[in-house]
Amino acid sequence: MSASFGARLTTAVSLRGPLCVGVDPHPALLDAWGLPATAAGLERFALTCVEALAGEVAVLKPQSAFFEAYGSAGVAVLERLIAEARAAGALVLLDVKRGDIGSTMAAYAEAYLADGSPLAADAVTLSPFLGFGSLAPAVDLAERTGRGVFVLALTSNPEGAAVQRAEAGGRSVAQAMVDEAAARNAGASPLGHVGLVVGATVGSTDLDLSGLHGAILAPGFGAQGATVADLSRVFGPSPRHVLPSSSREILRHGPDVTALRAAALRMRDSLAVAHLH
Ligand SMILES: O=C(O)c1cc(=O)[nH]c(=O)n1[C@@H]1O[C@H](COP(=O)(O)O)[C@@H](O)[C@H]1O
Repeated sequence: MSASFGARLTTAVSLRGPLCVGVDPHPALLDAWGLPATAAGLERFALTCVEALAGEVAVLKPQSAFFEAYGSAGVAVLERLIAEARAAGALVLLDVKRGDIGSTMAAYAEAYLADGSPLAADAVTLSPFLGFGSLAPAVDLAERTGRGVFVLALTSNPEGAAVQRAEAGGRSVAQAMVDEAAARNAGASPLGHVGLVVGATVGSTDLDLSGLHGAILAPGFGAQGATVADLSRVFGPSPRHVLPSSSREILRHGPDVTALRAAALRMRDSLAVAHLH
């Protein structure tokens, strides 16, 4: 890939609007869609999501665990989902929340971010609990291959705050992640390849995001209770480079392709009042 992830994301959002739809095939959703909890049911679910959404929304975010639960057959479905969603024009953010050290982190990076890997996506989620620097193999490889990473900073779950808002060296752990990401993005145009995850449910972030120069994935819309109004509460009146993400709130409108697509487009349109840019 020749263009950087920052450039590709900026283009996708300007053409398709700021929305990421999570593809989370919960067993309960498969059941609600009249599908069996098997690899065949998973495949139908995934391909329905591609048909309904991949030609419309900027980013699709499959959650790897729901595919891994079916073993190698489930991982094969994930590979197909990634390929077909990308072919339909969506960027694919693979939600794996990986974080490890040294050569092991390098192996994860190869799996998700190397050209030619069967599971290579446009970006992945990473967990920095072993230290932001331990993520370097993925951050470096993503930069070389025109891909991106989204590093957890302030997550949408209530348990996150105790660790992420803790102070270390005069700033919160989350602010340290922001600062590390900002350093990696310095000088990139139009946007660096290191994004962050800040949940739309977190209330006041107490973060200085002004120097980040990267995208912010904001999960928590819908099923976890965040609303469009929360965007300005969390990110200020005119949030920059924020990509709201929602899974169950949209997926519950399937399996009808038209209804599923319409739900995503409604959410995308409702986000217009948040003045994302
Ligand atoms: O990295 C993520 O995607 C993520 C980070 C976070 O802070 N909170 C969070 O909910 N997520 C993911 O976003 C999705 C949320 O799904 P819904 O609650 O159904 O919209 C799940 O796949 C979560 O794993």
